[in-house]
Amino acid sequence: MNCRPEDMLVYAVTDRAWLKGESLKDQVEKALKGGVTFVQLREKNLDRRLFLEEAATIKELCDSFHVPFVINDDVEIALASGADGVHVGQKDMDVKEARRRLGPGKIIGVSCKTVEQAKAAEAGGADYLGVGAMYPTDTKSDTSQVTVETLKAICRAVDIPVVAIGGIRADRIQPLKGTGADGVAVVSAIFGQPDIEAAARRLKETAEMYLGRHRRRKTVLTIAGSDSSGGAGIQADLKTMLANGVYGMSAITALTAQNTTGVSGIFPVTPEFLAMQIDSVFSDIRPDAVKIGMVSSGELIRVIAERLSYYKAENIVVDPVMISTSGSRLLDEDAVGALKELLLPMAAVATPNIPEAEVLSGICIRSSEDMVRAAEIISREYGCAVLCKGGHRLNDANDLLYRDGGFCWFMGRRIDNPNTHGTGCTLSSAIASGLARGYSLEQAVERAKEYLSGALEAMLDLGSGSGPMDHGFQIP
Ligand SMILES: Cc1ncc(COP(=O)(O)OP(=O)(O)O)c(N)n1
Ligand SMILES: Cc1nc(C(=O)O)sc1CCOP(=O)(O)O
Ligand SMILES: [Mg+2]
Repeated sequence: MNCRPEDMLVYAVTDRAWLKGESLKDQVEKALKGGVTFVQLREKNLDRRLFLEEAATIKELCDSFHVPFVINDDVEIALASGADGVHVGQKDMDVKEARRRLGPGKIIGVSCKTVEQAKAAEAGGADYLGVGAMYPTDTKSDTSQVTVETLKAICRAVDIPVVAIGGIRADRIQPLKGTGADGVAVVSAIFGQPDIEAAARRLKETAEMYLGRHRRRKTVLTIAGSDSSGGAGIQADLKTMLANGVYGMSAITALTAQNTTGVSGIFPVTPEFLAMQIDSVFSDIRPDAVKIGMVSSGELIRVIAERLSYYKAENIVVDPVMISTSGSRLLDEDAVGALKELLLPMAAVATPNIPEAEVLSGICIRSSEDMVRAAEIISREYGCAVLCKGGHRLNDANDLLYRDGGFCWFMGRRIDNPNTHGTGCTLSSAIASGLARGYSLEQAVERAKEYLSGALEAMLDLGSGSGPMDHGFQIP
């Protein structure tokens, strides 16, 4: 087999009918930026010289995104352009003949409408199947619809990946759940859209949610303290992760007895037991990202740093919880030293609030310019990106991201909600979720801030003190 089931997730099929003055290369690039996992160049009437030129151009582009690229119908163009393979229909070329001409290393996709066709294609050497049309489509007139039951029967009958095609849109993916289809192939719901990149991204998010024979959500580990009232710490982290589309796991650094009015007790775990939890997670379900929250001692911080470095953990978000909401320091000198020396250098991003940024940078923050200066100092000193959170002392909801010597502001909505317990935990967990899902740091921060705003705007009102936000605000 020359392609993987995950390559099928969002399969873009080009169509110059939608160019509207743009180049095909530019359109395909937008689709690739939106995350499409496979590209087919489908040209029905193009001059062969231009077809070959176009194929070579798109092949180079797809290579730069590490995305497989095939040619519709034409084995000769596939060979001459260096494409990764072809897609052939039942009336185009027998799969065995295509395999003979292309050799064993190229991808061959075959269109099928029945179990018999599917089995024959697999036996003849096909690498994947395109099954459709699943819904009515204006893009291809010479096709007929197949049922969801037929798609399911085909997926059961073969071991090669299957992609569903024909009239697919984001809102038509859920009905394909449980069929076994590995992805969706799409023309107009990508190339016919005003924002190709956003359309591709939405299709991918939806396909990730519903398709795949071996569905794998991205995974995130939180290493933090438990909050018995559920608004912050591990409990907030896990709720945030679920709401942000990832599978959350936890290693608890301490139990706390607390509610919306305050903390009445802290019971830290032993370093050995913390290491045991981290080992249990990494040795079985490797996290795609790690969020680190409250860790109360230097000893525990050293265990975390040692274990994460042993497992070469990626996408580490450090929320340097050092100062309580009431302004008192939660970490002793030893712990702050270990945090600076061991955790920050491992972080993809650290998310201090202003008092924490002051401790980490050693400067007093009174203005936006001071925030930039403090973030620059922390970033330079410890080699991580820094998201300095505006918070109540300065400009409320505007946060500063400093990375690689440059910075940008993320403007937040001002939401008049006194219930802000757990906002830091929630933001850092949402960022870790975004990074796990493959978003850039900037995109992950943007999405995380949007999620936090939604959770605050829901105006949940629980407890008699500063209550929690509504992490499940999207759930009716
Ligand atoms: C992924 C995928 N599936 C099916 C088709 C249709 O192929 P075919 O039946 O050969 O029709 P044309 O695309 O050639 O009109 C496809 N192209 N891609
Ligand atoms: C290329 C193709 N093949 C089909 C089949 O039924 O095999 S339907 C189709 C067109 C898919 O375009 P859209 O996503 O715009 O509906
Ligand atoms: Mg064809």
